[in-house]
Amino acid sequence: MPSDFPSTKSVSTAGMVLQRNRLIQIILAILCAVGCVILINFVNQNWPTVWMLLVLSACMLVALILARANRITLAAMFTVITLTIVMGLMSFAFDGIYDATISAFPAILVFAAMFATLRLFVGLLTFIILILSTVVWVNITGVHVNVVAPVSIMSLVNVVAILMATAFFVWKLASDLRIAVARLETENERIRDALTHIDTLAHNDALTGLPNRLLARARFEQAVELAKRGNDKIALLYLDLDNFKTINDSLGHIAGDQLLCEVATRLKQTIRASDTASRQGGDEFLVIVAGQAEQESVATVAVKIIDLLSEYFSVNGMEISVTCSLGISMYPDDGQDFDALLKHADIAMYQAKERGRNGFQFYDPQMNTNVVEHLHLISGIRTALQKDEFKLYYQPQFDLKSERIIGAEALIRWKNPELGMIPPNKFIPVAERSGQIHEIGAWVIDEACRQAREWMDAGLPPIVVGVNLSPIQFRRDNVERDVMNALEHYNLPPSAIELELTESLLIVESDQISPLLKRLRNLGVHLSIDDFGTGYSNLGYLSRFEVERLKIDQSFIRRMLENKNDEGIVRAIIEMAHSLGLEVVAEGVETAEMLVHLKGLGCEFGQGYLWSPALPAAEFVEFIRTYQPK
Ligand SMILES: Nc1nc2c(ncn2[C@@H]2O[C@@H]3COP(=O)(O)O[C@H]4[C@@H](O)[C@H](n5cnc6c(=O)[nH]c(N)nc65)O[C@@H]4COP(=O)(O)O[C@H]3[C@H]2O)c(=O)[nH]1
Repeated sequence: MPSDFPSTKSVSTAGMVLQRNRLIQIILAILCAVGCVILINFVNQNWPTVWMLLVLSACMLVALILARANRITLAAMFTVITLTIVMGLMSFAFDGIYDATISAFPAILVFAAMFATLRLFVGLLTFIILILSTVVWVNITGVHVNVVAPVSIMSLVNVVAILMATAFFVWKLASDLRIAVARLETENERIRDALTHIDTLAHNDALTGLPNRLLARARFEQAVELAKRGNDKIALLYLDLDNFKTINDSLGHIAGDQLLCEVATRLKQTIRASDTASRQGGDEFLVIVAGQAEQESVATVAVKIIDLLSEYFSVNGMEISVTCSLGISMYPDDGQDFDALLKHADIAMYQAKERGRNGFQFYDPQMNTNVVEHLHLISGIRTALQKDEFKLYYQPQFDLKSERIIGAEALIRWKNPELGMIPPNKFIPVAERSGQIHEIGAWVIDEACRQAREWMDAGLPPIVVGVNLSPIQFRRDNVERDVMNALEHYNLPPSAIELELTESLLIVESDQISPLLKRLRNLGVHLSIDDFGTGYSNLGYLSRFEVERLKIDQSFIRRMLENKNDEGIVRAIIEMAHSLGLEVVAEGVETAEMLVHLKGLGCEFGQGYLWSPALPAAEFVEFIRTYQPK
């Protein structure tokens, strides 16, 4: 590329430099041509022409100085005007409209078109026409008659000089145009490439190169148009890697990225050309199966994906295995638009995860209801603690022989202003999953201790308050601290409370739990196992923990009189507990027959509607005060 065309960085500056250079070149070419003509005319002693051309040369020198001083417009105007005047004068003075100088006018106009404004160009054209008209008019009227000189070498020199200057100028102009066109084409190509690149970035995931959510949506919408014509179905498969976070955290982000790219490659291999595999972000992918996607064929695709991803990946020279969970929603059955279907596939995916991961799950409208309810409960629980909506009710516990009150089980109650009374069986599992059970659990321990202290201070007969603990609470090290804090805060003897544990806690997490329970027991806190019989029913583990009591689940007690098996279970539990030195509490004692039977089996304690349901603290006090053993 010639140096006249600097880079595109500053187009206006580059254009000005080019114009200036061209102007200087053209003025120099005119000076050369005029110089040659002066020389020849000087030799031939053609003084009028010499003088006129000397004046023109002087003007051109002025124009050159102006151009060099970057006064481009002024220099250009000055050049065309002086050229026109001198050429006009020469044609007037010598051969009239047959003078060779006339042939310079078209070149002057081209020059003006290139450098001057439209006004100047039109003005110049008018001026040239006026000059020619004047020359013709003076000849017709006889004011001044030009005598055309016979053709000579001088005529040829003049014409050739004008022609040479014009040719140089036109050639330069044409090459400028050619270069400009070439530049434009290159620029166009660059812009086209840039647009393609922008389009790719906007529609594809930068890491894996898979279509992104935007393109997936567009592909889905195209598929819907086709599906509508053939009454076909479309499936959205929402895929989430089950253990990606662990891999990312342990092997680093580079390995994580590598794994995601490998997953993308395998997904592309699994699906048909008409289907779309896209990345939604993180470790989540979406596969759109279009064209007669029936449940069976979609399930086959899901199994294929799960199988293919479960094969080992080689990342950073290591063999890594991943599993994935897939949620599937179907158009049009599970939603009409992309967002609804995506949401439903996502819900189904979470369901697949809950069901044990490494599997797939089709969306079911019931899931949506569960999710909405679940979300309502989570946000409700958050505010319930702040707004003091939780209360503890107390269900009295009895010594079956004497029928005296020996304790009370604290049972949580939640009255939500919008949702009404929500049973603990409904919100405790939600709180366990959302982690809010830690705050609730701490509150229950504190409140039960506060109440026990109050009853002690009120002079009520000594009662042990049972507090239910969720196994999730033991996943953090807070339980011991919460119990100690509450006992200390209310100056309560540890023997005033009993912690009710679940069987699952003792089976699954025994390694960490055992020392903790030992410490609590050494402190003097009572420990019991709640809902006994519903879990693993392996009495072996009981000897390892320092529990004192078993609470037989009420489902066995309820059926005990009608069902021999349940009666057998209750009997066996009581006998085994006694042989291990444990006391037994029967839950859900509703009738006098049950009481008689349990006494006969040697059961020590009981609670149930036979005596009283769980009561608010004030009513519980009233109950104690008025209660008379039968
Ligand atoms: N049909 C019948 N039912 C009787 C009878 N006597 C008592 N019940 C009910 O049986 C449940 C006994 O509590 P659970 O087995 O510990 O079972 C509890 C316990 O697992 C959990 N829960 C309650 N409060 C708390 C708490 O503060 N923390 C934790 N983690 N869980 C709690 O919620 C479960 C249900 O509690 P509730 O709805 O209060 O239901 C209570 C009680 O009201 C009876 O004679 N017949």
